[in-house]
Amino acid sequence: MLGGSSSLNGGIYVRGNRKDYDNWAAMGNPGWSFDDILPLFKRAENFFVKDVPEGDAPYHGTGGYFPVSHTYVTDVLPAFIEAGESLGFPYNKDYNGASQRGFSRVQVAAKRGKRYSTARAYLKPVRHRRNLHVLLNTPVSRIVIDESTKTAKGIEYLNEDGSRRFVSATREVILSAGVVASPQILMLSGIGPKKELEKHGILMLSGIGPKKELEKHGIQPIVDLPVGENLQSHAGPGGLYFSFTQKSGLFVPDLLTTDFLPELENYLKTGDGPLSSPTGFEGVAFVNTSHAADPDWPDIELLMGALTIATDGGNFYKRRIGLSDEAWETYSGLKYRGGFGVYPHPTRPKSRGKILLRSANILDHPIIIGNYFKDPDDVKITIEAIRLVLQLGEQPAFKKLGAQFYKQSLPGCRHLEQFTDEYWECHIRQFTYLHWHDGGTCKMGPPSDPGAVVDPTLRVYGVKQLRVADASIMPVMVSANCMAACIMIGEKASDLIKSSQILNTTERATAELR
Ligand SMILES: Cc1cc2nc3c(=O)[nH]c(=O)nc-3n(C[C@H](O)[C@H](O)[C@H](O)COP(=O)(O)OP(=O)(O)OC[C@H]3O[C@@H](n4cnc5c(N)ncnc54)[C@H](O)[C@@H]3O)c2cc1C
Repeated sequence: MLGGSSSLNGGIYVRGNRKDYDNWAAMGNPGWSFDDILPLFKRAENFFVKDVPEGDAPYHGTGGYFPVSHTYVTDVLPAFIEAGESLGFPYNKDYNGASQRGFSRVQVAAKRGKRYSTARAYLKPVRHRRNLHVLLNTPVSRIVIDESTKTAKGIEYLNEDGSRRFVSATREVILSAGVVASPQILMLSGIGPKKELEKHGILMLSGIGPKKELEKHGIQPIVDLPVGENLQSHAGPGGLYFSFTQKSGLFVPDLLTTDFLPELENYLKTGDGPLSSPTGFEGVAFVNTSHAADPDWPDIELLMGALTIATDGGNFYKRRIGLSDEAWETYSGLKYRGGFGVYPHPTRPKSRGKILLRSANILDHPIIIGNYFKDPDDVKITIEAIRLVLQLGEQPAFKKLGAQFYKQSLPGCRHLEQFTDEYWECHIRQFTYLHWHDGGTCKMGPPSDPGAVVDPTLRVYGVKQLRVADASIMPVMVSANCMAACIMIGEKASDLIKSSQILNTTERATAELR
């Protein structure tokens, strides 16, 4: 899909914490500290949010391709912020400004209520350039690498008729297929953990072959790198819902009848109203649990949606998150009722998963081993976050709306006493809500880092003319929904590519003069 996940995601724009990037730099990645990358965030951004405090203004840009604005919110947002305040958390008008901490209204990748993907923001304005060619529905099957020089020569792709075609690269190949497919493509090109490649009989240059064939030719993978390791994901519990006694929040049933028509007209005229809402997500909070080591680097994020899983009667949301009929039935008491949900997750989970090849065929989806909540610390932090969510719902601001926590136990946890730590651990594992924020599978790091796949200029170790630029390079996940960081990584990659071209041209010119 053009624009990748940014074309179908929730559109919530969060850059992350300054310390995320300072940590990347401290891990041996010069050029990636917050002070280094802030100009890139500013360059990318066209910031339309009006009421940011003066102190936050220097953190924003207005000349970039990517619009960021506030969209429609309901009466649930002020209650969320007030409830946070009554528990002692600050109201933060701009979590993308000087400080990330506190309770906030979400900023959205949108302009006048119309969502923006990276394709709309970056590709559309330059689509007529003669040096830009985009092939749709065209999977890249591998990067073609010259065996003797270990240089990326181009890519091979599958044509619509199933034939394989080759495109040569004059300068470099840039791989941006995301956290799952970038490692898959690298592995299929002979770059990855030796064992994994041998298992699938992946040959170096001639493409794909059985293990016997590999052994017969005594062929080793081109480069033995920990590709696909270090998978990190924002996982937390779903199912923390509160019902309202009155009609509050994003009341989806109204949008399913002809009452919807005035809203449609309003949206078309003003870009405002419920149709501009990023799937009901209105509030976000970055807060510390008792396990947080640094008060300025929150260890949990709470996302607040002004509807429940069943407000839409099970028509959309249930399918979107792939809930079984049995689990969904647990929430049938919330069908067509107003309410809200809070989704907590650890910002920098310690658990690590991996991506493995299913086969040597690009069309076979790779295996994702999530290992969510494998590290007990992730469970502890999440349980504390759940208790905070329950406290939030008890605050006067929510009680005024008649908020009631929906107490049904999940089918797989009914043998446990409700709301004990054991119960919540079971709930987390039964109803794991993935936020689709993943990173880390082509880790960036210095040469001394045995887990690194790319260097701090995003070049793949051991191969010339090949870089990776997407969420997979994050050495540690950002404490944020990842789209903004991915856009910044794209901006950084463009600077790195341009500066190396300038360097090459200067070197060539100097050589010619000699
Ligand atoms: C449902 C959902 C909701 C989300 N909500 C939010 C949110 O609200 N806010 C936020 O900040 N983040 C959100 N995210 C996360 C965010 O969108 C991603 O982290 C980010 O877009 C990742 O960018 P990327 O460039 O690494 O990869 P992707 O966006 O995944 O792009 C990879 C691209 O590579 C293409 N590709 C893959 N394999 C091949 C191949 N073999 N050949 C050719 N092309 C290939 C894909 O089609 C895709 O276009 C969400 C993600 C999802 C899926």
